[in-house]
Amino acid sequence: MLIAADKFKGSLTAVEVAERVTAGLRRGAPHGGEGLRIAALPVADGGDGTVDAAVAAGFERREARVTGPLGAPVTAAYALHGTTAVVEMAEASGLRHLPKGVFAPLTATTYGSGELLRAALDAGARTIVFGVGGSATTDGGAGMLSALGARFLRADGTPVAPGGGPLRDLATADLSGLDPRLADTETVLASDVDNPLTGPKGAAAVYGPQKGAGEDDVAALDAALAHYVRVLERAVGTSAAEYALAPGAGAAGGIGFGALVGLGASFRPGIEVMLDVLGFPAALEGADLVITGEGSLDEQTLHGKAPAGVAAAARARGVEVVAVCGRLSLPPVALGNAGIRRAYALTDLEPDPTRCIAEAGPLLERTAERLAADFLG
Ligand SMILES: O=C(O)[C@H](O)CO
Repeated sequence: MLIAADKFKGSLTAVEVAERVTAGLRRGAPHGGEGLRIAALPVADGGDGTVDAAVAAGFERREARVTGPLGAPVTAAYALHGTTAVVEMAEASGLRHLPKGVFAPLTATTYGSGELLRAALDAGARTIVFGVGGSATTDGGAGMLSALGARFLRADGTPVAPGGGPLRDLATADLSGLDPRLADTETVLASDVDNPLTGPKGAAAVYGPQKGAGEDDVAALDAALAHYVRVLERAVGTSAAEYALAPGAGAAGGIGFGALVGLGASFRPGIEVMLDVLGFPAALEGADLVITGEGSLDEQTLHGKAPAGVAAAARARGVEVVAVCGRLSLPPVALGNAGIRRAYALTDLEPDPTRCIAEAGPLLERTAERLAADFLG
């Protein structure tokens, strides 16, 4: 049996989910789970928790002091194994670095993500899995590229201020000073979403509001990002406009676009990349059941989130999949189409959402006991 679940956002990390499920399965299995072989492979889709999942799979955890989204320094981790690094942009530029209730939709910067990438290059990384999502920023990756040597100037020759809003003042872009090691580095953009950079499905319109952007901010950011693309077109050619439309360009406030244009990154859905990096195919060998899950199993899950990716990969190898979650809002037919035979929700045991979050650990153990009774009894 293999537990390959993502975190329950706001209550349990993916490692904790695996621990709780293991404990519950052992309690619920016949003979106290004696002889039961349970393996755990905590998973992530490129967003929050991606470095932790890599570390749980055997990567070394490294840390760097970098510029946070508001400009103050933060400590950010990346994961290294040989010459492969897993760099999670949210470690440097994520919403998690904003004080509660404080947002900076127009000025938050990805500069620290560029510094974190540079730290991985300094450590010898030549393949970088760049996990993006959960960002506080909408700067199109301009901050990240600046930290790696690009120059973004206003008409008077001074650098544009940090953030997506000030990109409206951009007059010239110069990528010629980008760290030359990037040219010899394979960078994979592991994205939690496949949105384009601008427009109604773009970074500002879809994800700006969760970063505190009001209607006017969204319009200003979208216009500034479109202007940024036009200026970059003059610097690197029409490919900039093509990249702006590419899947994943709008991920993490447009850092996807910055990675495609400036880092020569190739886009892959985050969970697919991470399953390869974490060694999912090897972990699956010999497993007769996979338990996946995340905090909320809903419509979004079906669009490339971790449980859908795990289920697709396991089903492709003929292994049955069940899921655990905090909250379930998918009908059985949608679960079935995603390759998930059955889902167990914590809210079945505790309908009150606040208590459900506060007691997620013990509730998950009891949920796993029920699962054991159904599948191992
Ligand atoms: O960071 C964000 O904007 C969202 O997670 C989508 O990538």
